[in-house]
Amino acid sequence: MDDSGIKKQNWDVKETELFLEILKELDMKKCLDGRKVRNNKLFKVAHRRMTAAGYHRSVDQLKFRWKLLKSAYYKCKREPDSPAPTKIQGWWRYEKTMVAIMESRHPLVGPGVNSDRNDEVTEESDGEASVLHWPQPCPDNTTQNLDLIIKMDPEMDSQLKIGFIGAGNMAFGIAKGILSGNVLPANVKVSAPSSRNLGRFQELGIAVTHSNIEVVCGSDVVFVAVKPHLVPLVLNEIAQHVTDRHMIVSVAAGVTLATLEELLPENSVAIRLMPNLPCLVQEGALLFARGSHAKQEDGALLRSLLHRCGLVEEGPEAWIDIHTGLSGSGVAFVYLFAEALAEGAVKMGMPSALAHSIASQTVLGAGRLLRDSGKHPAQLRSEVCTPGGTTIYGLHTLEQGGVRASTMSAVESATERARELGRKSTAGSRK
Ligand SMILES: NC(=O)C1=CN([C@@H]2O[C@H](COP(=O)(O)OP(=O)(O)OC[C@H]3O[C@@H](n4cnc5c(N)ncnc54)[C@H](OP(=O)(O)O)[C@@H]3O)[C@@H](O)[C@H]2O)C=CC1
Ligand SMILES: O=C(O)[C@@H]1CCC=N1
Repeated sequence: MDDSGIKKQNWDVKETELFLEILKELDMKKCLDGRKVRNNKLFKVAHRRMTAAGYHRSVDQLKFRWKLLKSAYYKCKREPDSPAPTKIQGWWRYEKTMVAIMESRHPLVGPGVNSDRNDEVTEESDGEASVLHWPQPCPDNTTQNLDLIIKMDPEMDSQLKIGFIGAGNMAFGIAKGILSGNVLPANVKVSAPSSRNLGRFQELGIAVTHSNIEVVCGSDVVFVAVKPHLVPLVLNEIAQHVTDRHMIVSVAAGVTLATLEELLPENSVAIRLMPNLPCLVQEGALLFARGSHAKQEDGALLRSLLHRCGLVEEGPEAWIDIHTGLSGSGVAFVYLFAEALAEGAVKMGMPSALAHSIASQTVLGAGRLLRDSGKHPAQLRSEVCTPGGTTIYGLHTLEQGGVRASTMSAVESATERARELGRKSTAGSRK
């Protein structure tokens, strides 16, 4: 790799001090443990914070600066009486902070391991500064490992600034899920044209505004949560404020990654996410697909942010419309069924409130058992049916009404509608 651009950097004192302060705040000591994805994530967050402060350094430039700072630190440690290292001008200004960062670290290294030596990089070495060689390396390409990363450095998310454009039900559901993780309300901002939906966000301690641009300028991750037909309008409005600091996550049904990328500046990190309303109670089912400039670590960051919203999966974009029918809309199909169950009981003479309460508990219990047992629904259904008993009579009636075929058709229609919305949004963005 030609890294001459990375090496020729002129850092001023303020910039270096800010960089070190950010690393200290991000608790570098807990993060630099040889896990490449996690280290990349840390530098990416630092990059976003530096950009926000007006210092435009790439992630690679930050890594290289860190490498030089570490070399200076080790040089001083090895030869305390020698003159200050020359590669970091004014090293004496940073020495105290570097010592604070370096000497409070290594909590994951086992006894007997000389972690300082394993970590040491010299100015001559061309190894990647952030990839250290400590025990238990963690390859970065499996869901399991990403989950591990999320579990092991949850405090990372608390440093991120999160924005929502649109203050409707879906934004509120995701915001609630995110806040039940590690994100602080003070780091979240939401915008909408009117105030009617903003009060509930304020109750959570979230800042509100009527300016979408204010949200973008103050955030690292921006959720676009407006109705699909408004996405082009909103992206046109914010595009000139979107930088490489940002990750733009659209939850709009149907709106494709191609449309998002066409409306955003070149190389923008865009992600298409399809959540569902139970994010409100941290029981959502969410599927996302990464755009062409969104890296694996961006996906890991999003997973980490959303992990309290419910089940979070990544898949190819073609599955997003299907997931919209299955789950985004699917919850409404389940509500319809719950409502019909209750109405059946009311018809047979049960008071309505009790019937609805029992119907909701029935859906909840059936869902939990289905998820937690890992059994196929047909297996559980057969476990409920006594031969010649009540259930099989009821199921026969449902089959006569075509419940299975109409449920499959409902998922199909909702998927097709999402695809249609996608075609419309593509055509709209080209106008
Ligand atoms: N509801 C659901 O279950 C799911 C929804 N989605 C997707 O989420 C998105 C949002 O849906 P939902 O939350 O239900 O919609 P809502 O109608 O509840 O909310 C839409 C929000 O967008 C705001 N808004 C309108 N115009 C603008 C604008 N120009 N700039 C900023 N904000 C604007 C509205 O403002 P105001 O408050 O002033 O009216 C409102 O707060 C949709 O694209 C939908 O496809 C995805 C999965 C599930
Ligand atoms: O009905 C809709 O279009 C949105 C998307 C999935 C759920 N609600």
